[in-house]
Amino acid sequence: MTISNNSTIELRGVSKSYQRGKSKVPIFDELTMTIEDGDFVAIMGPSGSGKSTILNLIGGIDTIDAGAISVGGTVLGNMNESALTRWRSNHVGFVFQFYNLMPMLSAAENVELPLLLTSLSRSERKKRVETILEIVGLTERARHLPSELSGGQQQRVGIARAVAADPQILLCDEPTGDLDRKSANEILELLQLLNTKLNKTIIMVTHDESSTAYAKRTLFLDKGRFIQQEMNQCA
Ligand SMILES: Nc1ncnc2c1ncn2[C@@H]1O[C@H](COP(=O)(O)OP(=O)(O)OP(=O)(O)O)[C@@H](O)[C@H]1O
Repeated sequence: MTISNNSTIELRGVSKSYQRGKSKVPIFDELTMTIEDGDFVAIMGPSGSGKSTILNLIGGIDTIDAGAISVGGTVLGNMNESALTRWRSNHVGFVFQFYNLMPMLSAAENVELPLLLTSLSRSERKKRVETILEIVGLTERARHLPSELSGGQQQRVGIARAVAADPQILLCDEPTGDLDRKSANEILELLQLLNTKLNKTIIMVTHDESSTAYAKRTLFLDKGRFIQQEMNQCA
């Protein structure tokens, strides 16, 4: 494993296919790309083009058939399952379309969850949760259950949970896909804030073209390749 201070994401000649019945369905064939620290990349493409798969590969929850993926020089394929789990909890936060919050836990308890895997003491965890809930504007809702929050508020909890352990990389799969325009824009502004103020690297899959204005660049994926790239004027 190479020790490195940055978290540049590199895909080199990545191939991936899934078995469907007796046939192999190729998703990516020798895909190569680099995402630097502090980038905010939107990924668009038709349904089934592999957008979620890219996030899963970079987050180390799915494996490649050929090539290599490295983050800050660490080659994901060289780690065993437990090393990968540890690496993931330190380096990557996931944000989901339907929030994936624990329904029986309060907003604060949901945000604290990933911190239980760290060496932080109970009081350090409490402090961290308070700070992050303040950043996402939910201090007043800390004790509320997800069912007592709006969709936009639930997604704020999801984002707070994703950044709780201070990972460099945020992988967001349709983070505004279940929200109305106003709530969606507020969530996109929050992601932009995390990118510009805290320098988080953000990779966001979206079907919504107007969301891409918040990213620094947009990659269009089709038939296993990035067919186009646009540099965005940030919103
Ligand atoms: N675990 C799996 N086993 C078999 N096939 C899979 C698996 N995961 C994804 N696929 C297939 O791989 C292709 C890419 O899936 P992926 O979810 O990455 O697409 P997507 O671009 O995110 O689609 P959508 O926009 O509909 O969410 C699809 O054809 C999908 O059916």
